[in-house]
Amino acid sequence: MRYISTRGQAPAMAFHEAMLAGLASDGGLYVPETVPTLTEAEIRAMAGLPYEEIAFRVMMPFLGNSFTEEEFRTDIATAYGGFGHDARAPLKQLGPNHFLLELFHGPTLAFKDFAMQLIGQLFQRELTRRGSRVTIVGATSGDTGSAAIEAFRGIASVDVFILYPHGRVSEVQRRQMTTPTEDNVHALALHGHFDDCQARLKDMFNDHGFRDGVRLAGVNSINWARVLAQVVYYFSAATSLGAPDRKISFTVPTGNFGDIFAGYIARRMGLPIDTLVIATNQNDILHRCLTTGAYETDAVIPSISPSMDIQVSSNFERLLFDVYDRDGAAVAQLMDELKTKGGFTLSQGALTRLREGFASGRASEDETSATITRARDTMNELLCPHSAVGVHVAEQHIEPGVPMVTLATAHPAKFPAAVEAATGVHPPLPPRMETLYERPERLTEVPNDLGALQTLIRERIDP
Ligand SMILES: Cc1ncc(COP(=O)(O)O)c(C=O)c1O
Ligand SMILES: N[C@@H](CCOP(=O)(O)O)C(=O)O
Repeated sequence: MRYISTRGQAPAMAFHEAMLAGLASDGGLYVPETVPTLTEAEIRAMAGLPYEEIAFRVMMPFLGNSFTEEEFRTDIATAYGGFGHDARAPLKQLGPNHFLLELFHGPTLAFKDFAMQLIGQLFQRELTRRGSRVTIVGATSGDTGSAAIEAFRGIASVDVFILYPHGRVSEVQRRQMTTPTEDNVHALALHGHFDDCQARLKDMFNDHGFRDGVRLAGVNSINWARVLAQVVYYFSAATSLGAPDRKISFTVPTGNFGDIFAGYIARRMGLPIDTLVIATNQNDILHRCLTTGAYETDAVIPSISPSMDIQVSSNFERLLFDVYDRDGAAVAQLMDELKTKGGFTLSQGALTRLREGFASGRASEDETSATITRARDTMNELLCPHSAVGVHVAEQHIEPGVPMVTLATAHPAKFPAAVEAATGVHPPLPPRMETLYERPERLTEVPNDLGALQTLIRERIDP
């Protein structure tokens, strides 16, 4: 099993190498050379199995010889052992044909824990084997950062630097990043928005001297291992609703396109997913792109679903690679236009292929709030604003006979202000996080400046 870059110029790599590399050296993203498939019988046999067993069966074919079966089983067990729900990703029925997939029972209360807890184990195993260390730099609009810090804090072979947009994450998200006391954790509040954080991170990867000098690694969903771990819950949800003997649709609150791309991979593996619905907030570049064929960046508008306040949706590049028949040069050209002109227009063929597998919708701020209120009043469900964006859009795409699963990507207690404003209910944090508001915070404000960031990182890892 080899991984190739979406821009066609970087060397192919094994799973563990692509995992440690993060971004490919040509600026592209790693994808599997071929996607392994599962038979109907193999998929059917997953129904009712423990989440960890499904995780093993779905992911192992992607690993090649990078880890043994025994090592991988051990790491899966450790990763999900600390989740606050036995099912790990339970399904709840919201309506006659509509289900909510709760992905917020991990340690930091968002879907990111599914991948981050696992790659924390895999990084540790691989770095111990090599006797080396890495500097992880991550960009976050709030949830990736807290999940990464939770997964890597205190690990001797790793320093973890998280860039988050100053003043644009919720207080719970910020405190999850700024209150850990371990010396290897560095929360950096960048003066800018999430796209700036992500752009500076990519700049660091594309500066090969810096990259090699600090042994840079990335745990954003530019890292293939992140996407892979998110494929699993599409299988667990779909098989519990009758797949492969019936089709299932999914609606995914979307920003960086990692989570929904995982659903796309599940479909390519053989899971009968009917429609994958991209749900955006008012930062709706993906919805506009599907509607018009033009991918055009705009100013990021702060919303009540801040983790989706994203314009440059990094994993979209992985899908472009496929809809452009895996032509790395074509993708490199589009990415160049994005950088120099702020956008590009899809060819008619690419747009047609895109629309074959995906639908899209957007929720305004008012629609998001109204959905939180209505879910509380009529479905007895407290939704976080991101999940509410999903539910609002899903309701417009439910078709008779095809169950719709909306991904609930975060716990309502991570966004108490929006939830309380819509429902009058203050969602409490789970007991293990009760002292979050009392713990001292540790953060460094940083400018949106590559050189300054690189200097700070070098000084911190080599004082
Ligand atoms: C709570 C929440 N929902 C949805 C998203 C969007 O997911 P993705 O970036 O994988 O599209 C994010 C951020 O990634 C998030 O933190
Ligand atoms: N919404 C994300 C943004 C980063 O996404 P990633 O999946 O690429 O890591 C966040 O919460 O940080």
